Amino acid sequence: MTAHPLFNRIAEGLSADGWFTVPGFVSREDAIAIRDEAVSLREEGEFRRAGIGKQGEFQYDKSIRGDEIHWVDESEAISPVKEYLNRIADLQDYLNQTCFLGLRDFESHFAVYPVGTRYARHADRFKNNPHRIVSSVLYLNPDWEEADGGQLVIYQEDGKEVSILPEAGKLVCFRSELEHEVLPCNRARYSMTGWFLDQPLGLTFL
Ligand SMILES: O=C(O)CCC(=O)C(=O)O
Ligand SMILES: [Fe+2]
Repeated sequence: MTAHPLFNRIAEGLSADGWFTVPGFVSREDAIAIRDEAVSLREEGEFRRAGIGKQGEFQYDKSIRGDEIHWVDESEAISPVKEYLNRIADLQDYLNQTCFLGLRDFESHFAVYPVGTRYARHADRFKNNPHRIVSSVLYLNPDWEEADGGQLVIYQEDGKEVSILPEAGKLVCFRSELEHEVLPCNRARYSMTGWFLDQPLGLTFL
């Protein structure tokens, strides 16, 4: 494994606070290239509205969740996406070695939050989908400022709240059972959201 120089702060953050960020996990240029790819895919009609709830309870409610998504197919991905996924695979090995998380696979989608949309407070790990262990988000927004909104707020178990700006190239990872929300966006907000799973992808229906 080629260790990213910032990997050493990661295990500590995840075990102490339940989350960590790595600013510059991908370069600004690569973040912009990935965003442009997401924009093209959306223009080609490849995005769909994201829903909430699972199976019988599945529904769309823009006041709760307003993003549009496209699941990543690595075999068709542009090279900055492939490089990102390779680096994520290294991170998975590292987390398994340091935190014994038993991570086996990774799934991810592009997301865009159009102006005015948000994702209300929720957790990513469900009773009927317990296989999401660590959530990850790579942000793709150059020159994002506080006034643009769209902060990710994570609610730590000790009651502390942290607010993270979705700036280009920054990676944030958090334990999937932690509650979090995306504040309303005043600018279109692009990201790649993913989950480290404790089962190979094809088995998550079990
Ligand atoms: O984009 C983010 O900051 C978080 C997205 C999120 O919570 C989700 O897709 O489940
Ligand atoms: Fe989430």
